Amino acid sequence: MSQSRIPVSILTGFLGAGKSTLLNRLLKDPEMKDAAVIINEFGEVGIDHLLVESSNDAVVELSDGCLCCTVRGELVDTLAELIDGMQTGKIKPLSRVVIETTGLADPAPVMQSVMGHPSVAQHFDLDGVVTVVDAVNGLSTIDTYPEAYKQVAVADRLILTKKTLADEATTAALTQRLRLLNPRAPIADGDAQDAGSAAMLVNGLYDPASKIADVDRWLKDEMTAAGDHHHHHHDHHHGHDHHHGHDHHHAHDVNRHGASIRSYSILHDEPIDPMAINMFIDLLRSTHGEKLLRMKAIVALTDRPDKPLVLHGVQSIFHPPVRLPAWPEGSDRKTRLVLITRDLSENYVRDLFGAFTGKVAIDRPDRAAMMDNPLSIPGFKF
Ligand SMILES: Nc1nc2c(ncn2[C@@H]2O[C@H](COP(=O)(O)OP(=O)(O)OP(=O)(O)O)[C@@H](O)[C@H]2O)c(=O)[nH]1
Repeated sequence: MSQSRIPVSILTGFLGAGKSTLLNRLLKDPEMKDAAVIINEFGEVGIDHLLVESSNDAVVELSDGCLCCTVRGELVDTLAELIDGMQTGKIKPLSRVVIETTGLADPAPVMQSVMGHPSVAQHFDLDGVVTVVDAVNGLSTIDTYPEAYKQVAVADRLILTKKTLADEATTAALTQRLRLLNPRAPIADGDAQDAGSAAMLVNGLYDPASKIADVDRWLKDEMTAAGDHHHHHHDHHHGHDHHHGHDHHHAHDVNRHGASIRSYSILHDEPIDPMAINMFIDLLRSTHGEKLLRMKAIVALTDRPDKPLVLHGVQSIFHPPVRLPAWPEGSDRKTRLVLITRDLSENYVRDLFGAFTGKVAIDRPDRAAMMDNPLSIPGFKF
């Protein structure tokens, strides 16, 4: 029976650590041609699905919720649909399922959905958790965000990304911390050729006993929680506080992601002057870099609106922008920015964006005024 169960891999890692980048590499491995991918992102306007380059039809996007809480039922339903699809011949037999969690996901409930849900466990085996850790931000992130700590502790394999951007001492300190949190998981260098191969996903049946003692407890807590699930109140809004205020199994931990973490998006119809977007990003990063947990954007620029620009911000790092040769299929060709910020007012960010992109509001300086006098920018104080 267990022979016929489909292995499931969970790909996790904090915001911007490099999960989608790794997934794109994995999907190029011919071994992955019969794999299904379930991507979860939160924010009302998804971008990830536009950026996953896949020749694979079986990419399912679970959006508008964080996999670790509201979307859990949806994950179980999706897995059930895959089985149904295979049984009725609508989809080809799957060799593997990869679940990419959001960067803020607590991995334990996701793992528990695969291992602990009776009808899921009948068809799927959890074959490992792969956690991507960003060498630049990793150490401070693990110390600040309990989700990041858990993601590392539960891993069967750790993949260290962005080593070329970090100095040696930072990488060494991070590696030491990873070893303490997870003594057994191999640490792979994300730049290595084989870090992006399907072999990375083969880890054997998940064994909590090989982890620090907390892991077993987290999983057991989730099992109890899953049993209580019908009592839960979910209070999870997008464009509002991402505070996980549901009073269910984490009564001791109501603000699972912290009351101050918010996710929202900004949409813009008209192509944007490259200078304006540059200045907006520069200002946001220089004044509030550490509060900018994540920014992903796809931008139509005035010079070539048919070749959108993709921007990735991860805390204070802004990765080199990438110009796409064309808009991804299925997109509406409009500029969209998805932001996850901490202790930073959504209105402030919207106003700043509006000021640079020309939507004038009575109570906001316009772009010309700001270029003359940056001190006039709302909230910009020395
Ligand atoms: N230099 C360098 N950049 C990387 C590496 N891995 C990822 N990046 C960059 O980091 C940015 C974020 O990468 P993603 O793969 O989107 O990160 P993610 O973990 O999927 O992000 P979320 O889904 O928001 O949590 C992108 O600009 C990538 O190009 C790496 O190993 N080295």
